[in-house]
Amino acid sequence: MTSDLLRVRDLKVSFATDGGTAQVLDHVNLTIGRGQIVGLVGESGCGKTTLARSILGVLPKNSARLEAGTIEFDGVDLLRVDPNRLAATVRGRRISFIPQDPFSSFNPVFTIGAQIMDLMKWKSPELDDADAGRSGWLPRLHGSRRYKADRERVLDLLRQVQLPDPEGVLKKYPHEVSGGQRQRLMIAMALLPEPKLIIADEPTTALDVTIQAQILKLLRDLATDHGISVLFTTHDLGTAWEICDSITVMYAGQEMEAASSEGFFKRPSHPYTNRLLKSLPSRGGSLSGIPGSIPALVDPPTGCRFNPRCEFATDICRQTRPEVTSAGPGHDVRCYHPVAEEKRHALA
Ligand SMILES: Nc1ncnc2c1ncn2[C@@H]1O[C@H](COP(=O)(O)OP(=O)(O)OP(=O)(O)O)[C@@H](O)[C@H]1O
Repeated sequence: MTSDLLRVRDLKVSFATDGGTAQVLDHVNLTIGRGQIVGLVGESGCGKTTLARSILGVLPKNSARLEAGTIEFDGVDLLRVDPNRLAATVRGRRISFIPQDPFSSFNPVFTIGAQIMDLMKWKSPELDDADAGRSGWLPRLHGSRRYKADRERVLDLLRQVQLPDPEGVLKKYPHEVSGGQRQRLMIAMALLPEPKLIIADEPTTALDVTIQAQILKLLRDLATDHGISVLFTTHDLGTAWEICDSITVMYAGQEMEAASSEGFFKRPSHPYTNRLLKSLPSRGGSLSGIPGSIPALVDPPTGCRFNPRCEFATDICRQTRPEVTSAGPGHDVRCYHPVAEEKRHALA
């Protein structure tokens, strides 16, 4: 068995828009090792959510087009799996999800307990694949033995996410708990099916800074304890630094660099990454310090999409996208002119 849990290769996704076809993912690669926390970092609109949705198999049917690539999860290409089977046995079971906004993810008219136990009818780890795959719309039999085991599991996880009075929380409505508590519930719900991978899409942006730090630590500790891999999307490098084992940076629908967090911050190799790190007032800022602007994805630059803003760009950068090359152990970069040590210091 390979040590990689997820391997996205050469993924190309476009969207039909009023202004033309937006080429949102341009032959993107992403690797997640077993038990690893990987940060998918990039500014708004670079394609993080589209990549996460591609892995989950929930791209909008009417506008998205999956043009090329593979998404290998645990040795199986998810793009070749029957969609019903994917929904029953992978999505929400082997791969679960923590959303940005926990409030809109709960139904306000049902208690938290009713919603969690309903989820367990479909996604309980007690269900085997054959049962989960049977006639999609029929409610699962939720026999009393399984119900009891599921309820115990729910209460145990509510304790693990450090929610006081778990029994009481189950009787409450979503508006009766705080934003931080709702996000703790989301983490518990993501852990419940005992997944191999959790995709957390900017899970703390809706929270106060102090609560953010607690939730990140909790997510990190629980993922480590349970041996679960996490794909953590964020536009904030500071957050990625705190929680991630490795980081993949995207720019305008292309991945630019992938490295361990340490390698990434100590030896950034792509000119974009170097600029990004230099432009941060403290590790948490944005792209504001880089001259030029982000390209429109309906008419993106050919070759490396960062080339119009890159001081090292040459003709080849404008013609052909660079292949992946190694910038050190476990450190990949897609650049014809990677930034060596001397150049790194010389960058203003
Ligand atoms: N359903 C859609 N139809 C058309 N274009 C879309 C659709 N969803 C996303 N896009 C476009 O795809 C590009 C990437 O969007 P995406 O949400 O993946 O980026 P992101 O990096 O996750 O941004 P954010 O951090 O703001 O969530 C954007 O230009 C966006 O406008």
